[in-house]
Amino acid sequence: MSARRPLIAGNWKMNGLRADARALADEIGTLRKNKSQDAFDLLICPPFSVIETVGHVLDSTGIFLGAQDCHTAEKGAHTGDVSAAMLKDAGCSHVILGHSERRTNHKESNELVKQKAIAAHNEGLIAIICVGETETERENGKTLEVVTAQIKDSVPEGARADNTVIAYEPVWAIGTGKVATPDDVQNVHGDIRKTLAAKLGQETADGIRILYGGSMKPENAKELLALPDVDGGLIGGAALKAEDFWAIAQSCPSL
Ligand SMILES: O=C[C@H](O)COP(=O)(O)O
Repeated sequence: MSARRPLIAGNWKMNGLRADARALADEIGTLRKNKSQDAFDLLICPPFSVIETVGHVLDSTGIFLGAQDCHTAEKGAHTGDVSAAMLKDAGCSHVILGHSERRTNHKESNELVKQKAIAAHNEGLIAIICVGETETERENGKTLEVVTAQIKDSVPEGARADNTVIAYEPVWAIGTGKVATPDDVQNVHGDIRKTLAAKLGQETADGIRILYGGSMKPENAKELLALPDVDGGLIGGAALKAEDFWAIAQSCPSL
């Protein structure tokens, strides 16, 4: 079990019109309000279009609000993009960066992810930097090599426990129902922490939370969240059902 306070983060991806988003956030907020002594942090990352709507609902629930991406620049001629300053202004405390759906579909490089993380840090946002291997890389025994390179090249030198979270998401496990085995997850998370320690110093690496993401559900969460280097989850599909998201959060070991 980890000594770090677990973070259970819901990535709603491109889901949620205003009415649905409001209803889902309200359900989660109500569950949270009934439990004031939780041993975990909760975060919801809705699509840009409903960030303010969800933010209003979450107000005074203690649930953090985040976004799913940001631009490297503070402002300017970047049609369709949103800056870290705008997210901060909209009430966000966190931003997911380098999700595999962006690395793959938008050809985001490690260097771009790092620049986005620096932009997020400059605005006082917590960057959730995603890493993870593809199925082919895994089959070729390249998991640790790929993830190590992503950590070395995507995480800024100024990363600390209070401005950075890492999410390990094996690409083949995202939305597929396939989950990495607890041994594999602990092995990769342990390796990520060693890489962070070499890059940032042992003390800093010890405090940085490393989340697991990829088909995390109420049925498998307890075992995964009990692992020594797993400090929470980045949840996709199961974050769209309040009871499932809450059940995952309830699976966190108490500190
Ligand atoms: O950001 C979340 C991950 O991509 C996990 O998604 P999933 O829980 O639907 O597999």
